[in-house]
Amino acid sequence: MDKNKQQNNDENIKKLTKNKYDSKKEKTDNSKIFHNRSSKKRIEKLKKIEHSKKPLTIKLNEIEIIENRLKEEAPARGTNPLANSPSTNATNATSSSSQEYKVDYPSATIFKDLPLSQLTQKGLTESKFYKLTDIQRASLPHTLCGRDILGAARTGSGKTLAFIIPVLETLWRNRWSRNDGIGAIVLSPTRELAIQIFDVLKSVGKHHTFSAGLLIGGRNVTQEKEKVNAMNILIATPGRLLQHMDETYGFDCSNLKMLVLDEADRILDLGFSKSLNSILENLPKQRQTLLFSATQTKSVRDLVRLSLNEPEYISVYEKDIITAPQNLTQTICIIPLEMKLNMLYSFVKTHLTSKVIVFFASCKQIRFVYETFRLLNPGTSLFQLHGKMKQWTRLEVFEDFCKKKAGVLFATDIAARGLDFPEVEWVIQVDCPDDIETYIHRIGRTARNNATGQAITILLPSEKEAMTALLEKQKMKYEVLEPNPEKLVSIDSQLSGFLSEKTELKYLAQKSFVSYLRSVYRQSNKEIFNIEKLNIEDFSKSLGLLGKPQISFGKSSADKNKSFIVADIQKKLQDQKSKGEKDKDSDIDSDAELPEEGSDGEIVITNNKRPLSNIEKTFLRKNANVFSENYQKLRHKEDNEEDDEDFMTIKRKDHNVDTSDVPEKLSRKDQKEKKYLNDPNKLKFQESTALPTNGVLPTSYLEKIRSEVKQGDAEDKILQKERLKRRKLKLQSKELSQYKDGDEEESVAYFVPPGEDDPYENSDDEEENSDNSEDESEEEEEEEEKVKPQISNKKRTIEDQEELALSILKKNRLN
Ligand SMILES: Nc1ncnc2c1ncn2[C@@H]1O[C@H](COP(=O)(O)OP(=O)(O)OP(=O)(O)O)[C@@H](O)[C@H]1O
Repeated sequence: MDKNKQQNNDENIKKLTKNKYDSKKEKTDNSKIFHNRSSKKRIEKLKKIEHSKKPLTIKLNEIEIIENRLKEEAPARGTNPLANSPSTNATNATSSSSQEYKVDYPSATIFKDLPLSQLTQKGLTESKFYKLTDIQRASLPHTLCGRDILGAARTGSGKTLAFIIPVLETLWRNRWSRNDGIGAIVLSPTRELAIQIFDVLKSVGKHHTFSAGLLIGGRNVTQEKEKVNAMNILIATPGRLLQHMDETYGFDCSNLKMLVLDEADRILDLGFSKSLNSILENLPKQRQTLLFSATQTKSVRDLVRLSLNEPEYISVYEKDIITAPQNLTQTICIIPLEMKLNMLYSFVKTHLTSKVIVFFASCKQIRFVYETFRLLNPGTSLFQLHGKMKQWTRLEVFEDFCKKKAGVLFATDIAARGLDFPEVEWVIQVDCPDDIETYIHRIGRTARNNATGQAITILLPSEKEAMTALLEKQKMKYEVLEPNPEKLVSIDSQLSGFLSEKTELKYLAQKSFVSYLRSVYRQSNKEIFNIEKLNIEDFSKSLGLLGKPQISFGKSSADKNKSFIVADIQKKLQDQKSKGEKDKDSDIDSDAELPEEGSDGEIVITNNKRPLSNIEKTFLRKNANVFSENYQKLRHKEDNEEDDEDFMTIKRKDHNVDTSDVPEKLSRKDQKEKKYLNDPNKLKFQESTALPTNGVLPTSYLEKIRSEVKQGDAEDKILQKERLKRRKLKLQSKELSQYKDGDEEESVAYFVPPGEDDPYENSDDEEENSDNSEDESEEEEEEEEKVKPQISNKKRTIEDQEELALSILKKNRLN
């Protein structure tokens, strides 16, 4: 019967093709059939559709065969398929479909031996995935037959495919169509990781007909709301998914078949546990859940209890030991704090053709190092990636660095987990990782997927003992190096040169200094992180900062002794203040730290010279016109940004500066009044104007008044016109920015435009629509490319003061 159908179809196609070229009259008819898009291309498409209709029954058979295999060969519960040897489990003739494969699927080592749809197999082959990795071998046999799992594997071992394949297969076997709504949700801790998962899904699932959406913060939520209900698979960060659950009209997950929690430990670490609980409450209990977590903390175990049903525990680690990639060489470098930047610069200079990721403890350190290294121009591409960057910029950097063959990426731990940068040869940890998990995640950015890689971890002498003990506990193999500081390229003097020339850089250096100390102070493992053992003075100099800052802890500390120190220091400060007032104007560019207003700081940095107040500096600074305005904006922004972290601030020793001799700043209203009163051209009503005694005003006086009024009117008209013009422009630019914001990248993927190659739906109309939408989206993308820089520029100048400082630096670089 199928054969006949196929024959008819072929004949139809032949007829149509013939008609199109043979007769004018018939051509008109054809164009009706082809919705006015008759062309050779169209006919080819039709042929394709007819071809795809062919396997409809085959597909139904295919599902049946696969379901039989999944049932018959299912691995025993509680077993780890990794233990199976492929040869011993060769299928015998008893299996109903034994001719089509060589081994039972729990013993499969290549994708071809797994009971997967042809569509997935094709996607895998085209994406060049042939052999299963360990975590895939261990987990896929359980997940494919519908079991919940808790998966643990070392970083870079291929967890993404281990859950993307079951997602695609489950929906396919359920004959999922667009009308069935959301069938699977993958939750990821970070936006970058979500994007990466989305990419793998698009690549491996490209022959399926599901729609998939990326729901992550920093994108246009209104646009997402319009499309989210038409999605089958959602890749989301928890916050954004919950937002849709709360706000999107008609958002419905009641059909959900599968939930994946990737990097569950990280999701919890990032404070998403409440969101996660709310999400779980909104999902149907009858579903399959796959949970992947590199570490098995108590909160992960709680989550497992809450969300998994009879899970299989899949681990490809040695018991309780998290391992590093096999082909990774690990080196520990012991070096004093003040030599870190010299060491890093020396490394960069000697590895210009390598691809390197450098980890720092905080965003502010990265901003400083990135900017100063760019000025030093080492001869390789430099990148920065941290949480204080706009989402858009982060994505651009992520993509750019992925494409590079060589370059250095300065990153915080935002890049440590899950992100798959290809071909990274070196990982340098400039600041000691928080714990062993972070260490493993960071070094896991290199030597991925059996490639070779090198990791250098810089430790301070005070950090060495406790950190190496942790490494040994995890059976890490490493070498210890103690480089000779004399042999390193010194950049200290260049840095102080830059800082004296560029006030913005000095500001970044100060921020970098404080944020590093803050990061050390905040660590709970005091055996490794001991702020009192740091040579603060030399560290400050190594960043190019002059002067002799002192450091101590503040009032909010629980430690009474520390409070005592503060009291002591405050007394000293008072003394210094009275001394300092005598030589107030001596040196405005001394290394007295730029004052930070606000909370009771716990780090107090003092200077022998009396520093000047903010207002004083603003008036006395040589480059006041350049810096003061931007610095104020920057500070204002950062003060807001860091409300929660302001437990440590740089505070001037003479905090209560007497500003009586500083010109008072007039309020806006006062300024206006003053300007008005001093304007000779303005018409003023003077109450004291004496009237002539006879009550009649002289004509000359009246004329004078009239002409002044006329002139005033004309001026007012011009002013009013200008005001209106400005308002109009403002409105227009607001509208434009809204339009541009709404024009963000589409976070939707139709693997195959619905209807085109869909074995279940082959309506011509749908195909037509999908074609158009494809074209449109291409156009939109092009259009978007054009507006991208405008969007970011606008944001940088108006919203993002932080970027402003960097753009000033960039501008300075060009000059
Ligand atoms: N079966 C496979 N064959 C070849 N390459 C694979 C296979 N599975 C995954 N990979 C590749 O291995 C790399 C790491 O995969 P993936 O990002 O999924 O690892 P991961 O375990 O999720 O790592 P992380 O813990 O860092 O997130 C990727 O480049 C991926 O394309």
